[in-house]
Amino acid sequence: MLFQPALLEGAFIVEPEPFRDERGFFARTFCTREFEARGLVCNFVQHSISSTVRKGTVRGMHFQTPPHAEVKVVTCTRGAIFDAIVDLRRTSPTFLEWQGFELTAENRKRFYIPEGFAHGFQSLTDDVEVSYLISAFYAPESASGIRHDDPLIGIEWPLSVNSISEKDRNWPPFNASAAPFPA
Ligand SMILES: Cc1cn([C@H]2C[C@H](O)[C@@H](COP(=O)(O)OP(=O)(O)O[C@H]3O[C@@H](C)C(=O)[C@@H](O)[C@H]3O)O2)c(=O)[nH]c1=O
Repeated sequence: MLFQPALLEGAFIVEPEPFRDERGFFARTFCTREFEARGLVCNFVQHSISSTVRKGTVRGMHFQTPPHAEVKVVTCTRGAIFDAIVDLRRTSPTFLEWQGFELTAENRKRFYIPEGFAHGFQSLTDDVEVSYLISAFYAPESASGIRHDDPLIGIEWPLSVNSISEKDRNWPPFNASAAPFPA
């Protein structure tokens, strides 16, 4: 597996390294030994998927506040997405910066997102499926978010946004002085 550090410290793009033969290939997509060797979290307690019907849809930007903060490993198993994170760690040199990557069913890249980040994506095709490994149980009372178009962050989404949930449309402007990370 290949681990490419993202600009925002602690996040990685993880790529499988296929062993190819005439039948196709075999590749590891997750390995506790390789994750632990880089100090990455391995104790995932949920594997979840979402399906998104229309190109241009945005989901996010989501996080769970401590003590239910989550590490996520995100991959796109059908179609393509622009996957984005925002650093919400007050003590980080990249506090409030964002970074995005294209994850597609073809490139099989995984985005390792540590605690302290908001996460969201935009579908770049119709009929998208996204898969998540998540390190904490869903805790609705700790579920929080910031607006995908918060001017404080300025995420540049590749497409105009044509579908977003009521919840995600109504996150309040992010209050940087009240950022919940570190706990
Ligand atoms: C996230 C989540 C949602 N749900 C329920 C709550 C709700 O009724 C329904 C849909 O939830 P949402 O609208 O939050 O789904 P969605 O907007 O797809 O939420 C996801 O967005 C992306 C960006 C992430 O990073 C994920 O971790 C997750 O927060 O599913 C769970 O039961 N368990 C979960 O872990």
